[in-house]
Formats: sequence, C-alpha cells, structure tokens
Amino acid sequence: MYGVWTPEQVRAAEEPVLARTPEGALMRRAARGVAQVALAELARRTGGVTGRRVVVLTGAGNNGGDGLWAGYELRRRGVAVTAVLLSPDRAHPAGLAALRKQKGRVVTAVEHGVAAVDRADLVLDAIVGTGASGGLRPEAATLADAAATAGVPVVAVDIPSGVDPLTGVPGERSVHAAATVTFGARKPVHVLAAPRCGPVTLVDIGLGPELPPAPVTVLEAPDVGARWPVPAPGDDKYTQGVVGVAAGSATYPGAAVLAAGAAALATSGMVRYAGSAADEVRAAWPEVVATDTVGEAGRVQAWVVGPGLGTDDAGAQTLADVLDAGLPVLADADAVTLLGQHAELREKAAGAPVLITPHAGEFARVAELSDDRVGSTRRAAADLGVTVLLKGNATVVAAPDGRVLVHPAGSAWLATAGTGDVLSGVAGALLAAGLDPWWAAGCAAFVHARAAEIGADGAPVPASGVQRALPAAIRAVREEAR
Ligand SMILES: NC(=O)C1=CN([C@@H]2O[C@H](COP(=O)(O)OP(=O)(O)OC[C@H]3O[C@@H](n4cnc5c(N)ncnc54)[C@H](OP(=O)(O)O)[C@@H]3O)[C@@H](O)[C@H]2O)[C@@H](O)CC1
Ligand SMILES: Nc1ncnc2c1ncn2[C@@H]1O[C@H](COP(=O)(O)OP(=O)(O)O)[C@@H](O)[C@H]1O
Ligand SMILES: [K+]
Repeated sequence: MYGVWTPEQVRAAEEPVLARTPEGALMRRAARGVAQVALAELARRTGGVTGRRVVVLTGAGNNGGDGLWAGYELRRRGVAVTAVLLSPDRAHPAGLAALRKQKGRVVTAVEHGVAAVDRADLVLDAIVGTGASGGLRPEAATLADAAATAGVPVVAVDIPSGVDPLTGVPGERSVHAAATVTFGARKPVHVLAAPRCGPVTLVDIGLGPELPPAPVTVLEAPDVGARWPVPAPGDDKYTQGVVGVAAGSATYPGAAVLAAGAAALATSGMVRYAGSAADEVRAAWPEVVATDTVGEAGRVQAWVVGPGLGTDDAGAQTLADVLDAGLPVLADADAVTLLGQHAELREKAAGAPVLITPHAGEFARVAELSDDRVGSTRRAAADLGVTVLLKGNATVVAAPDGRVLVHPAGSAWLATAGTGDVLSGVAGALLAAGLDPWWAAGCAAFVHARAAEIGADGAPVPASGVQRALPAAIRAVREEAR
C-alpha cells in the first residue's frame, strides 16, 4: 500500500527540508528525475535521444523551474530543447540561465511555441504544479491543446497542468499526460485522475520524515491477496462466515443472481439467499440455499441488501429486518435510496458495521456530493456513522473513523449494467468472513476491477463475465502476495 498527501501537506513538509539543504538542491533533484523519465520516453518512442526535440512549456513558478532544469539536463544528453516561456519576466532565473548556457533555445511568443510543439518528439508540461488555481489560462491552454492536436506525448512535471491537484477534476482545457513525474509524495490527482496522469514516477526528495500520516491510502495487490479469506484445515462451510443476500425482485431477478453468484465465488463457505428471485438464483447457483424471506433464511454472519430490491414498503421492511439482525451489512442500490428516504433506517445503521456502496446518484440521496469526492465521502461516513464506498473510475472508501482509501481502476470496462451487483456480493462475502467494512470495501473494489480487466481482455465484458472472472482475479492477487 502507499499513501497520498495533499498539496498543502507536501508544501509544509518541503519547508524544513528546503531550510536544511543548499539552495536549489531539491529542484535539481526533482529535475533530474524528470529528465530521466523524458529520456526513457524518447528512447522508447523514437529509438534514441540525441538530436530528438523536446519542448518545455514553462510557467513562472517553481514548476517552471523544474522544467527549465530538466531541459538543462536533457541538453547535456544532446537533446534539442526549446523552452516556451509563458511569463518571460518571471521565469525561474537560475533554471533559465542554466538552460541558456547549455545552448537551449528559448521562445516567448505563443505562435513560435505552437510551431515548436508541432515539430516536437516530446513535450514537458512545466506550466503549473501544486500552486495551480483554476483552469489553464488561455496561452497555456493553447500550447497544451497544440500538443494534443499534434499527437505529441506529454510528460507532466508534478501534475498535468489544468487538472486540480486536490480533487483531480480536469479544467475545461487541461493537459492529458502520457506520464507524470512527481516529487516527495503522490498527490490526490495521481489516483483520482489516474488516466490523465499516465504512469506516475515518484522522485524521492527526502520529504519522508516530515510527512504526517497519509490522509489517503491506496491498496496494492499484496495487501489484498494477503487478506483474502481461504479455508483452513479445521474449517467447515459455517466457520468461514455465511453470507446472506437479500436482493432482487420479480422485476429484477438478475441483480440477485449476480450478487449471490459473486458472493459464492468470492469466498468459500456458504451463501443463503432470501427474496422473490429464489427460483432464478437456485437455477443459476445450485449451491446457494434460497428462501423467500429474511426471516426464513437461517443464520448468516453478514447481509447483502439492496440490489434490485425495490424501494416500496416491502423493501424498507427487508432493510429494517436486516439492520435489526445486528450483523455486518452491505447496503447497495435500492437500500441506499431507502436510507435516504427513512430517518429511522439511518438511525438503525449509524454506528453499526454497515458498508454502503452508492454510485454518484445514490450518494446524493444520502449526503452532499461535491467535486471533492474524497472530502464528500469522508464527511458522509462521519455524518452517517457507516463506511461509504463511492463508485466511479476512482472508487473512494471512507470509514467513520476517518480512514480513506482510493482505488484507481486500471480500465473503464466496469462501466456496464450489473457490475455493482457483483461488487456487492464480493464485499458482502468479505464482511461475512470477518473483514472490517473498510478493508472489505477496499479488497472488493480491487478484485472487482481486476476481474473486469481479466474478463474483458480487450473487448467489452458484461457483468456476468466480470462475475466469471472473479476466481482468476482472486488467484492473481493471492499469487502477488506470495
Ligand atoms: N518547494 C520546493 O522546494 C519544490 C517545489 N517543486 C516544484 O514546485 C512546484 C510548486 O511551485 P510553486 O509553488 O511556485 O507553484 P507552481 O505550481 O509553479 O504555480 C505557480 C505558477 O503558476 C501560475 N499559475 C497558477 N495557476 C495557473 C493556471 N490556472 N494557468 C496557468 N498558470 C497558472 C502562477 O502564475 P501567477 O498567478 O503568479 O501569475 C505561477 O506563475 C511543485 O509543483 C513542484 O513542481 C519541486 O521543484 C520540488 C521542490
Ligand atoms: N468509468 C468507469 N471506470 C471504472 N469503473 C467504473 C466506471 N463506471 C462505473 N464503474 C464501476 O462499475 C460499477 C457500477 O456499479 P453500479 O453503478 O452500481 O451499476 P449497476 O447498478 O448497474 O450494478 C461500480 O463498481 C463502479 O465503480
Ligand atoms: K505541470
């Protein structure tokens, strides 16, 4: 696992390090890291570096300074470097002098910059970093657009300019990077807008001891694989945690089949189903013990409730029954809507081991959702007293105690109907196995996204295909944990 820190925290950590290191040393180290990545990109894309053309889009702050010093390093390796200065009077003096001394070309008119970008092999985006405010200004945007139009790959310095460093929300015109080089610590943009950043390289500039505990965590395969529940020699079907699924309806039996099947594939042991899709569930998953009502279901260690349930009185009663059982509960889809509608259901859930898994629309029914998805999810968890998983390309999970994780999906294949039902079955099974809701959510989101990649393998995959790929995904993360 690794941490993510806010730009403000990174700036605060930089201060003491800057104070005890020679002037400019940090920036030089950062710039060498940028140059290394740029050289590797040039070599990979063009087969060499000498004589290749790199354009540095240079803002007036320290981000621009990084770019100029990286240009200096590239010149020393024989690269033809042109710096386009967006604020010629305020360009980083030492960086600019160094680049000029190495015979780097410097232009200031935007049209000359655009012409240079058109002919470039690679662009370095050193327009703005953590000091960004608002979307890109027009001249900067013109240059960023020129790179996109010409199809020239961009290496972003610290962050892709025009994308909000804290929320990851891209401005109307903003940089789409092929790779990003960041310094000291990863920032929220790198995981909330991962597709905008490309692969992120972290350059160590010695901030480690100065950083506070990470406000946001990202799980990696070994974290998930090591926690995935598997049967021990002394186990039987009951001891591993029985999961109950209260989902589906006459109108939506598919949701029950997807959730119950996913639960059966996620962990060993046993799955019970309670609801009006019992026949369909039995037909698809003969190992699932299916009954018509929660009351008849028998003992379970956690409930999944909500997918396809309906939001009528019967649905509300089912949710109330499940919450009254006092067990861990995963509430998804219609169960989230019902929580939004009924204060007494929210009261039952508050403080209990409940995990809710809304998409943005469902989230807005229980809490306020702003562009700051991490902040919104953290607040919702604290206010509702339950763990919240906000779905999307980057999944955000917050526990009421303030722990937050983000899972950046490696692809968007999950954007298809029914995949949320699969996720609920997986997360519910992990709750039944005894994982705390935050870990259950994080591990489920990870394996779910991996299953989508395996199931898709380059072509669209429906939710049932994602469900079928769960064993391969679990196998893969367990393998990576060895
Ligand atoms: N501290 C350190 O030791 C180290 C710091 N490091 C580096 O410093 C970076 C932070 O530098 P920073 O604080 O100087 O701010 P920075 O990101 O360059 O932005 C300010 C400039 O951008 C401009 N600008 C603002 N918004 C804009 C927009 N929307 N569109 C266009 N322009 C916009 C703004 O213009 P102004 O408002 O002044 O006119 C000003 O000129 C950090 O990301 C990392 O790369 C590394 O070297 C490691 C060591
Ligand atoms: N663009 C995307 N990239 C990656 N994952 C996505 C994307 N859009 C949706 N997802 C994921 O797909 C799933 C969709 O769930 P949900 O909206 O509940 O669908 P349904 O209700 O049809 O089952 C969630 O896990 C969500 O995080
Ligand atoms: K940048």
